[in-house]
Amino acid sequence: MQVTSAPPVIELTGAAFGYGDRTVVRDLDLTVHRGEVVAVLGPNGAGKSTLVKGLLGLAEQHAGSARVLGHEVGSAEARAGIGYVPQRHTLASAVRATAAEIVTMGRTVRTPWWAPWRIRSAPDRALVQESLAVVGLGDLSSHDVATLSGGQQRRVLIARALASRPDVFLMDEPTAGVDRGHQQVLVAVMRRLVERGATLVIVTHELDALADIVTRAVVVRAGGISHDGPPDHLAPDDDAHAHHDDEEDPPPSSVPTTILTTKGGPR
Ligand SMILES: Nc1ncnc2c1ncn2[C@@H]1O[C@H](COP(=O)(O)OP(=O)(O)OP(=O)(O)O)[C@@H](O)[C@H]1O
Repeated sequence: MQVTSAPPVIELTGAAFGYGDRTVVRDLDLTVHRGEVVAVLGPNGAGKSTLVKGLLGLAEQHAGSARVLGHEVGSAEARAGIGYVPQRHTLASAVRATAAEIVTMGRTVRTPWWAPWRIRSAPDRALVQESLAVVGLGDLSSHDVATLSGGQQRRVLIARALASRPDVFLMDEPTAGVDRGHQQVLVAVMRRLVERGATLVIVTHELDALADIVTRAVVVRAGGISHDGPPDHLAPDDDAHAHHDDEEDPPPSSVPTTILTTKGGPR
């Protein structure tokens, strides 16, 4: 009997990603194995989302080798194994659809082109409903997403990723704008996913909210990985609260006091 070991879930060797002729992140060496929960931290503009988009094939690969689940990034095989939660929720203005219809889109990647009716099958509909219930939106499945709050829309996108039952979740700030109670629900959901063999890569500025499940912290700074290790070994500068890339997007050194005055002033 031939024994084959599964390839790493993510394998980057000297990889670089960017847009057009601009390389945003470079020299990326990163191997992630099944069951890991990787927090991707770092200041605004450092390239965290670009790293994730590179894994999806949405940012261009400028150098090196990049594989997901043993397949070239951007290939149909790699894409089919990924559940993606994008950073910005543009559901309200761009799409007229119910929450259930958005989550149903998560099933399309799992549906063969020759069997489109399966998306409407009873098991698939049940899975969509279950995914919404898991994130606390079971009662809102028939609501127009445009009428949902920002945090609820974020959870619709998480439900969409859940419905595709992927091997690896790439989540770009999944807890942003989500209230503390529902953050705890999401963390419990993530823990169950990992117990079932999923791998999570989570871009976040809120490591505290995810501290119970994160096993590894990767810090992206100034276009490269500056730290990769256990989350409790982070240098003070590398923690989730270092919000600004010092080189590209420095924080203001002072805020005019007129803005901080709450009463009076011109209207
Ligand atoms: N589609 C795009 N085309 C060109 N440049 C882009 C594009 N998306 C992002 N960038 C640039 O890439 C750089 C890194 O952006 P990215 O969104 O990856 O940072 P980030 O670390 O995720 O930041 P944040 O914490 O603010 O979400 C920024 O300078 C940004 O302007």
